[in-house]
Amino acid sequence: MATRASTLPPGIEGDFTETSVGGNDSWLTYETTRWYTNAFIIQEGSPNKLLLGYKKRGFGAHLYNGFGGKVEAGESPAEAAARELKEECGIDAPLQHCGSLLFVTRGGPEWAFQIEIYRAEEYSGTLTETDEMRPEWFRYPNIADVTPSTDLAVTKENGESLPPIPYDTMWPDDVHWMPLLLAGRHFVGRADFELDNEGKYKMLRWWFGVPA
Ligand SMILES: Nc1ncnc2c1[nH]c(=O)n2[C@H]1C[C@H](O)[C@@H](COP(=O)(O)OP(=O)(O)OP(=O)(O)O)O1
Repeated sequence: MATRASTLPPGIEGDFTETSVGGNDSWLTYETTRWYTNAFIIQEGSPNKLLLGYKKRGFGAHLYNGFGGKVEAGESPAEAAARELKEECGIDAPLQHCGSLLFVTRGGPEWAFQIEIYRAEEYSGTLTETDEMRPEWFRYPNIADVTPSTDLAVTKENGESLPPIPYDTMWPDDVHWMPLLLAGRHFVGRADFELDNEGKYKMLRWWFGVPA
């Protein structure tokens, strides 16, 4: 059950209700913000299907994620999202904006990652593996069963022919907002990270919410 937030994290402004919060560290400071995008294709049916890409190189390599990257000079985030989707897996889609996330890393870049999240239910073109991403479909439970606290990896599955969402090989924040994305909600959030001894990103503090 969502509860009304008493304090929003720095960098999040508006009237929001928290859905997931954790960590005891102080929020990290950052000097500037750089804009990124992340796009997901979500198809309700039997089974319900989510398209992710396995990142083959660069930042976030060996993790499954949506398709996206940096917003280039002169581009809007929506234009960047469409470009990155085409570049990374060869398709076009009527993307709708559905979320805004802020990520800061201790000892990492001095800028915060402002990531605009997009979704679409249809696409055109042929899904194509590229040098950067390998597209793969995953199944998820019925929308009616998805709440902000649903553990999608262990919920009783429908559609046995596709694997479940691979949270073990995704960014650790994803499990907190993916149920909102799949349920068609708008959402915002912030997560602060540090790199652990194994080179994995560990969340120090996080807050995710939906419009009040
Ligand atoms: N914590 C977290 N959770 C979920 N998604 C992300 C993060 N951090 C992230 O950076 N991301 C997303 C945001 C972007 O979609 C990508 C990162 O973009 P990147 O691949 O570095 O950008 P490109 O422009 O494609 O890079 P190059 O092609 O220039 O190498 O991950």
